[in-house]
Amino acid sequence: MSRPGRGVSARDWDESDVRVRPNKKGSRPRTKDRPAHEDAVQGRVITVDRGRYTVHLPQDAHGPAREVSAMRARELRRQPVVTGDLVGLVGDLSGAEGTLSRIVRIEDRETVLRRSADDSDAVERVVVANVDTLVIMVAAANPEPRTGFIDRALVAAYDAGIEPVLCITKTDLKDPAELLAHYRELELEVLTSASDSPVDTGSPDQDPALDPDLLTALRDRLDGHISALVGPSGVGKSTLINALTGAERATGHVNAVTGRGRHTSSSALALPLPSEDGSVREDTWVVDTPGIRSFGLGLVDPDRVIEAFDDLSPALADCPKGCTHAEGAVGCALDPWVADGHAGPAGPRRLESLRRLLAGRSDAPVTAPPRDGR
Ligand SMILES: Nc1nc2c(ncn2[C@@H]2O[C@H](COP(=O)(O)OP(=O)(O)OP(=O)(O)O)[C@@H](O)[C@H]2O)c(=O)[nH]1
Ligand SMILES: [Zn+2]
Repeated sequence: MSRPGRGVSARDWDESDVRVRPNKKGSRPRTKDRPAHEDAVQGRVITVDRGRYTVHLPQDAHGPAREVSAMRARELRRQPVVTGDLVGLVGDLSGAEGTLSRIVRIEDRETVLRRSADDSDAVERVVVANVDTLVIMVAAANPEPRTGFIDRALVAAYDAGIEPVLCITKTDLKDPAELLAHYRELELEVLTSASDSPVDTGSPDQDPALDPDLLTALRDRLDGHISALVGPSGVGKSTLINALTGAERATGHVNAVTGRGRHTSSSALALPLPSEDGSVREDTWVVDTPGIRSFGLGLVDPDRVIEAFDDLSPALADCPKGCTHAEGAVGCALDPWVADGHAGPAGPRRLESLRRLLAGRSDAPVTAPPRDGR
């Protein structure tokens, strides 16, 4: 009996071969005896759809980089597999139409971006695994940026150990200075994007051309990283992803003929960010997260929430034990910290934002006061 050697392709060998392999030693338990699928080929899960996984395999002896369809091996059926997971595959790895391979291993995750549906929900939903960068997208205008969304995303990134980048789109519509002032005391990396030409409303099926210099700056920042993009509806996420990747993610314009346009899938999708010459780089991916409009923080410890506000968190050392840090909490050191100017001119509003998050209340716009009657 010989183990499949290097010359045998992984697709010729799978779990079922292992089962029928004669066992010379007789009756050792099969589970212990089963090899850990050493010959499994590693790929990256790029999307999930009802128990079927699309896995990207890099170029190898079996062919060029390709996407294969896969399901989980029976022994992994209780282990969730999410977009971004690195998995070991066996079976048919050709990627040919109608073929199905099997995920036999899930590698340890470097990072896990998770969220609860809302602040009172403690059910973990893993959005994506193994991203190192979270691109928090808001528009300078249309829709109005909300600090609540940004702050929630910052907390989620901080909690997950993922580097946040604020990306302000549509700066052709409005100067983002006011929004940026709010975050001046944070060491927050900011990138912008803008439409290069006035959006031609006469051709609703066309994405607006984005400013090439800003696009280059974004591409340079994302180069060599695996980045998840999150943003409220309408900020221009699809437009940007299309411009960066050359993909054709459906954008917000509704097709005049079919009346459809928006894709409705809610699973995250990883897209390779090709280099200038169009070649795919295995180390550079952008992950579209169409289902994520905001982050419920039900899973995040309140103290972790405050730690993400690093313009305010130094004050905590002086809070009384068990301080709720809520508005009016006796002795809360956040109030004098802000009053003394340690958090800069935006301090009072930052503290408001923090307390809103801690109280589990909803987002507020950066500028305009709440509309009357609502
Ligand atoms: N003025 C301006 N408009 C833009 C820009 N980027 C995108 N838009 C427009 O904003 C609208 C929304 O863009 P999308 O790319 O569909 O936004 P999205 O964030 O993907 O929205 P969802 O599909 O709802 O998630 C479209 O009408 C775009 O043409 C920009 O930089 N400037
Ligand atoms: Zn306090």
